[in-house]
Amino acid sequence: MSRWMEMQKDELERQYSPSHWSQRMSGDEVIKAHVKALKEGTNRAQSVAQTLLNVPYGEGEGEKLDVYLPTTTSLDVPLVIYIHGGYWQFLSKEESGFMAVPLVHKGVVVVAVGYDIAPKGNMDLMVSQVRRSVAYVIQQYSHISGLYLCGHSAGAHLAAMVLSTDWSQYNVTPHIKGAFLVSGIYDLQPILSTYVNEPLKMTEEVALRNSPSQLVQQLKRSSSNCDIIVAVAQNDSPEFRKQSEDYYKALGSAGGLKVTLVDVPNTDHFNIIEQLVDGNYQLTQLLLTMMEKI
Ligand SMILES: N[C@@H](CC(=O)c1ccccc1NC=O)C(=O)O
Repeated sequence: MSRWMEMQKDELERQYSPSHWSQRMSGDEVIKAHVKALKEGTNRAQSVAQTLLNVPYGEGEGEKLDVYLPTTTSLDVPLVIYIHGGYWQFLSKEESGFMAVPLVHKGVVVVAVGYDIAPKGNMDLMVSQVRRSVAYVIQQYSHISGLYLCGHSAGAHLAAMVLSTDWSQYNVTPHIKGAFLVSGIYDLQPILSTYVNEPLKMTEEVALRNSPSQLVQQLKRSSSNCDIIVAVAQNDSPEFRKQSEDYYKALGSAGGLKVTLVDVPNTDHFNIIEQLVDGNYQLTQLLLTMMEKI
């Protein structure tokens, strides 16, 4: 039996409170600093890069994305779609362009996707929205040299769900070259009985059909040539670290997939992604290497 099943509710909630585990600041402070860092980074990216803001990818009010264009011209233009985190109930694309600066300078297009967080959106809708956003991007930007995904926390979950899509229901079959899954949750069952599920209101059935850990065979069919990096923070909680380790192992056991587990030293759940504003940060370098831009 996995550890979460044996945990009392308060321990489970502690494990699934990322801010509790930061060694830099108190819980409240680390979240405040996180939102501030993401917002300032996004403002900076919008002043540096040419942008296309609020591009609709669907009919819904929340179905919009922001595009950050390269500052250099080259023939080889990869595109990375960033899916923000925030436990499917916080944050938005308005603070999700922060990673664009070092990438647009290297000739990469960055797309920050918006989706309807809870309580407006539910899990099925959010998964459908990010899938449709990827289908839209590949139709609009058919000339790019490669499509990559990056997601943080709940956004890593959504990115893993995109990799696990049966594209036969869509007009296109995107070939995602690489995915960067940062401090994600891949099995939704443990959060069902926690505060995280209060606005989400997932039933067990909803949690199971939206758990990437249950969809590894589908991922193998849909994303067989995708280079997958599962990154986790040294100071993520033991349960968060286990989520990444277990998903990494499940993908590895499926065979035929290129998967790497990266344990990022001296980081917590929040600065593991905030530091993507820095071109010299380990994960920025890994992302650029994946896109063959180093
Ligand atoms: N209750 C959660 C809150 C949280 O995860 C969060 C809150 C605001 C913005 C982002 C968050 N998480 C991850 O991106 C925590 O304890 O960290």
